Amino acid sequence: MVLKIEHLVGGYSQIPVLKDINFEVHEGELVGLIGLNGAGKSTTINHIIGLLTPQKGKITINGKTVYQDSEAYKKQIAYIPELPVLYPELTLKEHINLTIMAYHLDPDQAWQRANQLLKTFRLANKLEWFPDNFSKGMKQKVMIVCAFLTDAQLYIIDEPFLGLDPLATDDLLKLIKAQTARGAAVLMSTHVLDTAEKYCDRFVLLHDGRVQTQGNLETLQTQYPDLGTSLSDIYLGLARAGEKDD
Ligand SMILES: Nc1ncnc2c1ncn2[C@@H]1O[C@H](COP(=O)(O)OP(=O)(O)OP(=O)(O)O)[C@@H](O)[C@H]1O
Repeated sequence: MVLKIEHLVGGYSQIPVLKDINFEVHEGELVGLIGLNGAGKSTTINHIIGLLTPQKGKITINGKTVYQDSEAYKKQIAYIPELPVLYPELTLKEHINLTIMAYHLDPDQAWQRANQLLKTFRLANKLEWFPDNFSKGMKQKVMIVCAFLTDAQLYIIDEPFLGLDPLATDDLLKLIKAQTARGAAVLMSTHVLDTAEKYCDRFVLLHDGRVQTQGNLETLQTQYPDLGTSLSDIYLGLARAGEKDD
């Protein structure tokens, strides 16, 4: 198992946003993290990447917590945030070199991979440009190129589809598939439920800082036989029921 979250209570202040979160992402799996706005998806991700400290509970990647060896823990993760984080003073080429240095990659091999990725995402002629001036989707592609340069064990992708054109979305899904095929684990938060249904192996549905349910589509269909058969139907049924309870 790559990622294990046990009894996580956490958030930004003393009042927890996350209340006893438990789930796992195994080798070779793509798991969809699904939930309404404010459900706690990004907060969960911020805990996994070590930006937030749990108030209670434990997060391990391949059995290690961030507190045992912060650098080794973080090197196992490649993270694509919802909003691209770029350095205004660095060119695209410099962003790639920075990733190579941060992950201690072999520069020749990494540049070979980078050139393929740049071609796929139609950025090959923009190496000397400053990504800070790119369009929203192009900035996201820079984050994707840098993340997929690494040999991470765990990819965390926060809402990737909203800024990407259909071609780039398809290319990203192919990249994710290639990574799970080599045994990497992928956790992806998304609101695009038809794509999630088609590509994810399992789903973790968050509601109000708790795991409302989790499992593959078949498990969810069996658990909620009255809500419909698609992920979208089941999720909408649960979300509306959750709203009434609040
Ligand atoms: N930096 C922050 N400081 C304090 N509270 C925050 C902060 N970021 C998020 N929150 C709160 O944490 C809760 C969960 O937010 P989070 O961003 O994790 O939701 P989300 O599921 O990712 O939503 P979305 O689908 O809108 O991205 C919300 O109530 C939000 O107001």
